Amino acid sequence: MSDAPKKQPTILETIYAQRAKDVEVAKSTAGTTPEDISALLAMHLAPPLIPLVDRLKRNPSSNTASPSPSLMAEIKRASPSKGPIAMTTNAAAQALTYALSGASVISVLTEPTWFKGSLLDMRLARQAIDALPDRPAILRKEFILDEYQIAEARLHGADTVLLIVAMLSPDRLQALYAYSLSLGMEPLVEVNNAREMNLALELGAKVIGVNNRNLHDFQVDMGTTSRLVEMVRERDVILCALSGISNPKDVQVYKEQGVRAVLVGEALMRAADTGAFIRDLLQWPEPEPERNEPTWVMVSGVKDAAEAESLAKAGADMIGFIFDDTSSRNTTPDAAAQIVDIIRASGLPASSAPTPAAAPVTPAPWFTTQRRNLQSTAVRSLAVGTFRNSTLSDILRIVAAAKLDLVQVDASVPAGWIKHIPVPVIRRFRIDDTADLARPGVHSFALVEHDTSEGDEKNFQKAATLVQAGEAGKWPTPIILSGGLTMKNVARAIQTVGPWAVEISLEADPPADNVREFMAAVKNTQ
Ligand SMILES: O=P(O)(O)OC[C@@H](O)[C@@H](O)c1c[nH]c2ccccc12
Repeated sequence: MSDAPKKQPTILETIYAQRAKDVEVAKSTAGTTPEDISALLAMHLAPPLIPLVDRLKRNPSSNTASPSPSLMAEIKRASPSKGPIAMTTNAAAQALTYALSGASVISVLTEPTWFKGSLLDMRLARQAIDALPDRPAILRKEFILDEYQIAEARLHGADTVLLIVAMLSPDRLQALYAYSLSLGMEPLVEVNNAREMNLALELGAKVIGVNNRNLHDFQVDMGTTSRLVEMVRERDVILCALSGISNPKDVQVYKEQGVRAVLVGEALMRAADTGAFIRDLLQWPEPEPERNEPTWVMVSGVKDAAEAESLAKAGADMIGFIFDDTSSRNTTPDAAAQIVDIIRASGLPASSAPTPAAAPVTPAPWFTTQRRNLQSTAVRSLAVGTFRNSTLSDILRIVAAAKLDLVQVDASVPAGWIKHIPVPVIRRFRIDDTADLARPGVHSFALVEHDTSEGDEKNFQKAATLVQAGEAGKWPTPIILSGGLTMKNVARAIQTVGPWAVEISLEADPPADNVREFMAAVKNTQ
């Protein structure tokens, strides 16, 4: 009598069994029960979503004649088939790198045992990219078998989740798909063969990924995706190729077959220069070199129409009104409104204003994008309202009444106010108190105010350090330099600090020198 040989579980079955246990533990832990997660979602503690399908349709080559696939870039420290891949990777830093390299989706492995990932990784990845102007979607890459994991994903900042057809009964697949949609998340449905593809199509999945790696035996066959392409032709489905993608040829083949996105993990985790690797892999265009914009001049403390008109004609980029009744240059909303009409009419004619740059194809971090956007507007002069000791409702009223383009407030103004102000906000920092100067997503611009008693050189060096600290390591931090600038020192200031704009105030005591000469000195420095 011989026993039938006991079948060894496949790796997928092993992981499933472990994950089922892990979920039970989490569900029965006080504070993270299903009731807790539901309550947290009902309190709107999950951050806002972006739609996966839309985001997958945009990538740095979308505007070109022959768009390449979009990228789902994966954070994967280790895997059961490869063991450790990049154990020291910091999920937040890696997410930001992927985002700034043009990824449409950031896939974060949250499985701890074999992939060395966590929900915290996913949450941090989301936080790191949250203030980017067109952030990628966050994918929870997980062995999802329970609604609980989908609710958890949503709570911790995912925009989409993975559903693996090979791992779920048709009923469970259907239920999990519907649950994810009910939370606003279109899932990525993963298939490995024609039978699974049929199930995904019956489900109505809009985003289907073909895994070239068989999760039962780890065999990678790059033809897996290609063989299933015909099944989705003419359908409203974004087809994605997953696994084993490491060189431009792999992507080129898929592109020709109509594959719209590729998911890449290991090759990106091992790349020395992630951005360059991604551009080469996807054959995306080189980022446009940063245009060398002339340094802008803001003249603050204007209160007289004739003065404003002559400054606008002389090419002042921003004209500032002071709303502060303790200032010698205080103005009223009505007076400002009249002057704004005049400077609009006498500013640069549209034809001589710089042509707005086309929407940048390669994403830049927050402050750099704000600066680019402002510098590409054709309107001159822009009207800035400087507020000191005003309430939020005063600011809102005056922005509307005076038709201001920008608002300048002190750094101490609550961050919560700023999101209610309907125009870009310049936050004014003293040079020795610049905490939060470079925090993305709150203010649009940082103005750094000199301490004039300290002497120029010391101030310029401090300001230069702030600029050089940079955004995301690569972009100089855009600042507006202010305080104690004159026609004599402004050239030196620009050369040492590299601000994108300088402010001269008519409030200064002793009065600042001739503003036109100041503007000429700035122009001559370019
Ligand atoms: O590292 P690669 O070969 O680029 O593969 C990434 C991705 O496809 C893979 O991580 C993956 C695809 N489906 C999964 C399901 C669970 C865990 C992981 C995966």
